[in-house]
Amino acid sequence: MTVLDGILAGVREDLAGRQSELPLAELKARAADAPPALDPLPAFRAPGVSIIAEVKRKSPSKGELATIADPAALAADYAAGGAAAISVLTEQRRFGGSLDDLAAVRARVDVPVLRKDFIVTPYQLWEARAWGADLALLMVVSLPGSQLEELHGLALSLGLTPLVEVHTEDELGRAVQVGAEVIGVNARDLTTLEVDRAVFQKLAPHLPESSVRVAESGVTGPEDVAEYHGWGADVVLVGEALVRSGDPRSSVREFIGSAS
Ligand SMILES: O=P(O)(O)OC[C@@H](O)[C@@H](O)c1c[nH]c2ccccc12
Repeated sequence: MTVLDGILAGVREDLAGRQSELPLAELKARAADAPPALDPLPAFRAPGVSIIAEVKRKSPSKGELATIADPAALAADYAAGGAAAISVLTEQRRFGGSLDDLAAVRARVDVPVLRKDFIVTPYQLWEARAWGADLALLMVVSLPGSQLEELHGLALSLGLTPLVEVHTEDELGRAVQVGAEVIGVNARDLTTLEVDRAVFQKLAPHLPESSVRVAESGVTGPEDVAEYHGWGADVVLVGEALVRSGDPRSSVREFIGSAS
């Protein structure tokens, strides 16, 4: 069993618990009451490099990263530094996140918010919308067969912008096939947890001109952001380096400035 399989097993178990507490019909009613989703595309397509700043407490590869007592305050700092969007990990067991974190961040910032989780069912997309997300992560590696297309279509119909994540050329082909407009290349191989930023460089020439190109993972400092941008990234998603920074607002600003 790969790391990813283990994570997905836990995600499905937790999901079953939530589903038995909140039936889909009630969840849909809650989603209908949520304020309309914000469109991240104008900021993503703006000149220069955009940053998606992530609220991430821990990870399977690194363990505990930071004690984030107030995720909304962290997100507010990110936004003040100029982040184009905030990513909130909502997976509980391995990343220490929750839907409460998502709601708290949503309530505090005006920039679009991404639900970062292992989304494998329609129910999780309805949850994302009900808790106020504007974007949702869809990982090609965990959505075989028609699932990617189904969830991609549902996300769009709910007003969510899907961030379609790939790690290989095959996965990228599938992302393009479903018409993904925002494509993220994760430099971390989720089966081994190894990070190689050159994976973005390798796949970049195959990313459609019309897509928003997102580089994910492995940023340690401004020079890495600049390198990703030089390879064609419109947007760079950063977690660890920001949650560990003593001054997240200045770090975001520095990352944005590194590519100009
Ligand atoms: O902390 P980093 O190396 O800056 O990485 C952030 C982000 O890319 C990473 O958290 C991530 C990318 N894709 C994911 C899918 C699930 C969970 C987490 C992720």
